[in-house]
Parts: sequence; C-alpha cells; structure tokens
Amino acid sequence: MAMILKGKPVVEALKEDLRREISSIREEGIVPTLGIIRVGNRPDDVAYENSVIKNCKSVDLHTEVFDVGVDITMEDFTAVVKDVNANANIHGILMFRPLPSHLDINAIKHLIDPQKDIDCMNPMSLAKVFEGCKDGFAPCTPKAVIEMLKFNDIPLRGGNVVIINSSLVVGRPLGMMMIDNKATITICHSATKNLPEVASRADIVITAVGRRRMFDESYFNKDAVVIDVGINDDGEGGICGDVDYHKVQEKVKAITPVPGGVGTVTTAILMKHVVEACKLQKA
Ligand SMILES: Nc1nc2c(c(=O)[nH]1)N[C@@H](CN(C=O)c1ccc(C(=O)N[C@@H](CCC(=O)O)C(=O)O)cc1)CN2
Repeated sequence: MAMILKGKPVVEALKEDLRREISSIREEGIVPTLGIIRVGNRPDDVAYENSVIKNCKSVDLHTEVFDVGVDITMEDFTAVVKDVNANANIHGILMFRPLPSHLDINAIKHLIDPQKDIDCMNPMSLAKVFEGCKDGFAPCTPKAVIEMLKFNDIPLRGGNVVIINSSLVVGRPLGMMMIDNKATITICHSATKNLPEVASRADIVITAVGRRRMFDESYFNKDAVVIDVGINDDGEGGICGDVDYHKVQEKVKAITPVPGGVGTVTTAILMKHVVEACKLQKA
C-alpha cells in the first residue's frame, strides 16, 4: 500500500506559520493585502477567486478584488493594472489568466512589479528562478511540489526525477528547483520517446499533462514517488489527476491524490508569497 501524500497537513503547517507572521505584521499597523484583478465573470475565474478569498480569510490575509468588464479596452486595462501596481496598500497581485484575446498579455505582464509579482507573471520573476536568485517569486505550482516533497521528507539529493511537462509555468522552473536541490532531472514532452520506460526509471515522477488518468502502472517502478499536478474534469462532475490513481496507488511507494493533493498546497504558497512580498515592501 502506497503512502498517500495529502495536501492537508502541508497546508495546515503553512497556514500556521502564516497566521503567526500576519498577526505580527498587523501589530505594526500594516494590513498584508492580496490584490486580485479579474476581467469579466468567467466561472473558472470566479470559482478560483472564491477559493483564494476563503483561504486568505482563514489566515487573516486581506484581499481586494479589482474586477473590470470583459469589454475593457487595452488602454483602460493598462491604467487599472498600473494603478493596482502603484497602490502601496496592495502587496501582491494575482491576475486571472487567460485574458480576453484583445488584451495583450505580453505587454501587461511587464507592468507588474517583480516585488508584487506573487504569481510569477513578469518574465523578470521567471528569470530570477533560472538565475538561482532567491529574492523573486517563483511560480506557485512547482514550489508546491517541492514543499510537498520536503514536508514528507522525500530525499531529492542525487535522486532521479522525471518531470512530464516542459512549460515555463511548471516543468522548466520545477527542473531548476530540482537542480538547486541536487536532483538529476529529465524533462519530458510530447516528442519524448518511450515515456513509460523513461518514467519507470525514476525515483520521483511529476505528471502535469492535463490528460485525465493517462498514467497507469506501466509508467512507474514499485519504489517511485508519484506527484500528480494534473487537474482534469473527471467526466462525472468532479476532478481527477493525470494518474490513474486507483490502478497505481497499490504499485508505488508514495502518491498524491487529486483532489486533495498538490493543488491545495498551490494556494497556500500563493498566500506565503503575499506575506513575503509585504515583508519586502515594508523593509
Ligand atoms: N481561471 C483560472 N483558473 C485557475 C487559475 C487561473 O489563473 N485562472 N490558476 C490555477 C492555480 N492552480 C494551479 O495552477 C491551482 C490552484 C488551486 C487548486 C486547488 O485548490 N485544487 C483543489 C480543489 C480543486 C477543486 O475542487 O475545484 C484540489 O486539487 O484538491 C488547483 C490548482 C487554478 N485555476
């Protein structure tokens, strides 16, 4: 029977630290605040926003929502983002993506000050991850993966890690973080040959392809630690991961569930970033 690596204990530990830190910042008369920028009312944006706000409330982290109509012009939206960015009472900015196609994300992302860029939108933030510079904010999902592994005392040093995702949001920054932890990495993508063979040589496999239950037991060895980053519609009104959890859980050393795994830790990392941003800005 595999060890089930649940997100809840990791989230609770992170939240306990956050409550303490937020309370001490508030004693100085500063209210750590996350600014959320939303264009329109897409149901997935609103659902994620509600979940973020609920989580922030649970640690006494203030949120402020800046919602604009879906027909906002690029000029007006640029002004909104600049205003939020310049607002000294907002310490971190979360902007829902994708934006409507008439808003140029490649121009907008540069407007967010790296000191407030808690969701790693500005390429400067990503560059810091690749440079090994510790004062920027890395994307939350790869940080959640590392947090999950460390919390569960899973050794990274010298381990063979296969990452099945090569995006700038997950696979590549996660690869850099693994190298920082002295792991040996293989980053796989759609042209990788014989994926089951490559994955089944790994000590740790991270799946993030966005395909419902794609990975069965043929992808993993019996001592593998499987971290499932996929969030997919399960076809029955719920969500499921990229890994066929029921087939795999008996056959590996450890596995994360979906829901209740890495996804939950992602939001806790986002809140941690806001508090770090607040401390940076008040220094
Ligand atoms: N429209 C948008 N939706 C989402 C965004 C976004 O920017 N725009 N960001 C992601 C962040 N994320 C992964 O990258 C993520 C955050 C939180 C969770 C999560 O809490 N998952 C839970 C429960 C999910 C559920 O029941 O709906 C879990 O896995 O147990 C997942 C992913 C989110 N969406």
